[in-house]
Amino acid sequence: MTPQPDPPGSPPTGPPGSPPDRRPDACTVGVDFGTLSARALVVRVRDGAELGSAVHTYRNGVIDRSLPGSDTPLPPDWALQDPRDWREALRTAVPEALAAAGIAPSQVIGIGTDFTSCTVLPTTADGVPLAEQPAWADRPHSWPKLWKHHAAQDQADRINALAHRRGEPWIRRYGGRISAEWQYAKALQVLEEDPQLYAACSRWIEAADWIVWQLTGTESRNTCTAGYKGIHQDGAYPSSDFLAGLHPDFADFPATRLDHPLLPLGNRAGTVSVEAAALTGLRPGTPVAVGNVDAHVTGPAAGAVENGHLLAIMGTSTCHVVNSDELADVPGVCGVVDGGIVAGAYGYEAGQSGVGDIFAWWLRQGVPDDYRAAAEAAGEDLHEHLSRLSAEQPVGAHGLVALDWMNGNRSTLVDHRLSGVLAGLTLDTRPEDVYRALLEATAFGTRVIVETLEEHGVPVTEFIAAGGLKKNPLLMRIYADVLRRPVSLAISDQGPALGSAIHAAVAAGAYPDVRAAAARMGGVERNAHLPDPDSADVYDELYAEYRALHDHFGTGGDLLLHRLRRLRNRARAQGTMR
Ligand SMILES: Nc1ncnc2c1ncn2[C@@H]1O[C@H](COP(=O)(O)OP(=O)(O)O)[C@@H](O)[C@H]1O
Ligand SMILES: O=C(CO)[C@@H](O)[C@@H](O)COP(=O)(O)O
Repeated sequence: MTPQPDPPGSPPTGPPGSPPDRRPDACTVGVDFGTLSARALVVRVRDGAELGSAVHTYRNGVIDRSLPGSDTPLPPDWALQDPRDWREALRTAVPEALAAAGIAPSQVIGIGTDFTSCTVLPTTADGVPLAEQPAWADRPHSWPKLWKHHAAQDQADRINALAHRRGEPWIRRYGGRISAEWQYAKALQVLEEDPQLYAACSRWIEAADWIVWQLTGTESRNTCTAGYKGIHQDGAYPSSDFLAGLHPDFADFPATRLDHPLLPLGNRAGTVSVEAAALTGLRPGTPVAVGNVDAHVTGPAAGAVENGHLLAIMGTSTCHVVNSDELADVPGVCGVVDGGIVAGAYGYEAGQSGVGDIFAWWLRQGVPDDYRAAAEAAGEDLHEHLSRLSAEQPVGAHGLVALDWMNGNRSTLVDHRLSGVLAGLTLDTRPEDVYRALLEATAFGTRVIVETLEEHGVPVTEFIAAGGLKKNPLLMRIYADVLRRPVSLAISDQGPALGSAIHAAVAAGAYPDVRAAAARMGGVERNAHLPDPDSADVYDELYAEYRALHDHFGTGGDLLLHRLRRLRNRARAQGTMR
């Protein structure tokens, strides 16, 4: 389809406060900024029909070896991104999605965005990324730190130790541990490793809010990232006394670099600026929703806004989000935030830092050429091929059990020095056996999270899967069996982008709130995969073995994985190549 020009006399897009646009063909645009790409989706507001989409793959992707244009290696566990990639996504994917949908910009009554999180960057007071300033661009700490930047574990450990020593009440809202992935650990790392750059940073901002700044021309901040990743609880950030205990120059970190009025999800952050209109093809004045996180934004798209409906957004990593009317202390959850997913409920988030990434690693490293050729001959991608080969074996037949910690453990151990373990290998073990054991390991990791939530007062009444992995029926069957409960599936294949479009509809005034918009625009296929009791019985046995390994390596039985990580980092730092 070709983009449609605005017809003469198209209704103007209203300023804040103007009456909602209720034309039957009104659409919103949702843009989901993922780990490797961003996707724009055009959605009809009255019924959630997905009319067109476009994907922009980031040129620099995940920057974890060296800065673009440089040969100097980055230290271990770093992961950065390039803000130019994100802007480029607005420039290309939004107009391409409008063109694919065949609609005119005047039909677009709002735009919403979501981002990976905690993906965070230092900027000037005007929101210019320090990575884009010639004076700073060659300093690694000037670049946005991607959610999976795991090099701030030392800082996270010290934040946690001090919080417990001082009895800080907020630490309980983060399952007792702030993750190395979150805002404070990453900012403290910048301060300690590049104090000059830290001094030059006027704003420390989630990419979720920065992208909205690009659209509206003014800074805004959302309650979701501030709560989950920015330690904003009960109206306050951690005290300057506490922060001074970490580093004297950190005492004013929130006051100087974070503080800004916070807007709840579904609110309007502003409207598309003249510059952003030129970039995206949208009309100036189009309402823009406040920033949101890719996981939390998906709840309304997947019929997961009621208390107890746990939504697993399963892709590169998995986030688990669930609402409850109770405020409970749950060890090892990422956080609980009042209204963090939808207004009027406590939103809990937990997660696994590696899921699809682990399967992708095995496909890259563990699959020989004859398998690749067989997959090609069968017209399957390697995921489909190994899934089919391993689907028919009886549960447990591979004799393996694995720990899913190849990108650390986000919940419930909150430890990014942990790494993967694969037990039970023999000379008979085949690539599809390992693949299946890795699928199962991620299901066991999810079971730990679900059991921990339930044991600590957060009921889980339904398990709903969204994200790229829901299309793997073997994986979904394994989750149903391991969890011994039905797995429901989000109907949309574009959960986060649809969720952003739903928030845009609310921000534009087309619906009174996110729940009302979700009821019309989102959808779920209930009980799509049912557990098989016999398989579930064997999985109970395997899960017991997983728990034994988990506790041995994860809760202090044996610090082998930490020691190996230390040895690795020392060797890499010394450049020992004998
Ligand atoms: N059929 C499949 N089975 C299992 N994993 C898959 C399959 N297809 C893709 N993946 C994995 O899904 C991940 C991408 O998920 P997706 O939801 O598309 O991305 P993101 O999490 O970045 O939004 C990759 O890590 C890839 O290895
Ligand atoms: O942690 C969060 C959200 O809190 C995610 O953004 C992060 O795990 C990345 O998600 P993806 O795996 O890229 O979908």
